[in-house]
Amino acid sequence: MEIVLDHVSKTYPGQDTPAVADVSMTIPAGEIVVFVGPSGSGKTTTMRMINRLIEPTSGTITIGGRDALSIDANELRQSIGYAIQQGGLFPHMTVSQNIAVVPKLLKWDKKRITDRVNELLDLVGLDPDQFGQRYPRQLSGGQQQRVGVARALAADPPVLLMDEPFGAVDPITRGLLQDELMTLQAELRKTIVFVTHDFNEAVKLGDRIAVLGEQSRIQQYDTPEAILANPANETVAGFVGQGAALQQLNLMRVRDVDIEQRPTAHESDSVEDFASRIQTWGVILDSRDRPIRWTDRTHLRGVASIADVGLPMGEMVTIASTLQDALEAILAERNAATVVTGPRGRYEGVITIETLVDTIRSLREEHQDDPAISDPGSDSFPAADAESATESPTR
Ligand SMILES: Nc1ncnc2c1ncn2[C@@H]1O[C@H](COP(=O)(O)OP(=O)(O)OP(=O)(O)O)[C@@H](O)[C@H]1O
Repeated sequence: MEIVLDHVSKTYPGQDTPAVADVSMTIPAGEIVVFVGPSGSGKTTTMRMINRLIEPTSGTITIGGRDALSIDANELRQSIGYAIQQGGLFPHMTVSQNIAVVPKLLKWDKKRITDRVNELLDLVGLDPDQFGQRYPRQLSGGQQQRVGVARALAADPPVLLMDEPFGAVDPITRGLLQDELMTLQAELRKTIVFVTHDFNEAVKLGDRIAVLGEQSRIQQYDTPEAILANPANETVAGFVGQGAALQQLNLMRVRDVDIEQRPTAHESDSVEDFASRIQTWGVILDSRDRPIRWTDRTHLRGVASIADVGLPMGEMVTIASTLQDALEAILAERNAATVVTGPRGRYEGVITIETLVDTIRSLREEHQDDPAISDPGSDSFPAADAESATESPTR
């Protein structure tokens, strides 16, 4: 279900200035759109207008083509899952009762509710027998968040609103919960609006990111790749922070870039022939073409067999590794390159530091002319000041 905000504003009673001013954007069906922005920028207000926990002062919101303001507010909220920080669980209800809230409102029969609760606990990685009868205070922060997500999913709503759902847990648990959400989403394909302060979280989870400024003004609305490569203005650049070039490397995989070749040989091959093919260094493979050692020409001088030479391989990557992994492996090696393996650990080639630098450069050029800010009719319109915000790949 696509969500469209069209010139939506909110002025709270007694306030002179709007908390949200004239926001227009389209949230595509089946995608995760992340709102990031500073505290007080109106992220929560914008999100809550979608399920009408807050009524807009002006503008329209359509959900799956229906005008949200024309739908009964209770009906609307039951069809939109809502997860908040610390799970937002009712303390006097058990885990199972918490998850069952919306199905009960929808008057599902008992058996259906029990089955659904158990299914959801399973889905979010909690054993129903162990956790179902506990109260929220008997759970860790991460477990509470999981229950919060399960509750939001209870009636299988097509739309999910998540307001800093992982804000209150430690970084490791947060990473796990993010991974779980991505796995869930790969299966469920909900339309998800996700609010966070954390740009890294936005990059990890978002199909698109909306960077919001004061009064929810959209600074840039685009894919993480495009925002990292080409922040639309200083505000976005500030949010993206110093690590943009490196973060881009997290979004791409070794298989997406050119893999170079180096000479290879098996231990039983001719030393002279191998030496003559090597310019800088070469790779020694086992009988199943898996890299075992590397060598340069000087190592090969005066030895009788390739079996007698070479240094251990060190860190390698696979074609599915991220370019960030590749960079880390390269930095740990002395050849400014790392060996890439494919299926069954077989040698595929090498990836070099030059390839990584070139990749960042071309990503940036590719996105240089990207339009950056969204309006409801099209995906975007031109960004100001894009040039000044890009950063050096060689930092
Ligand atoms: N009920 C309210 N009455 C009056 N003003 C409000 C109300 N709720 C929020 N505001 C104001 O509206 C603005 C936007 O708040 P909102 O909570 O939407 O921002 P946010 O970006 O989600 O912030 P945070 O990241 O800190 O949660 C803030 O200036 C806030 O003080």
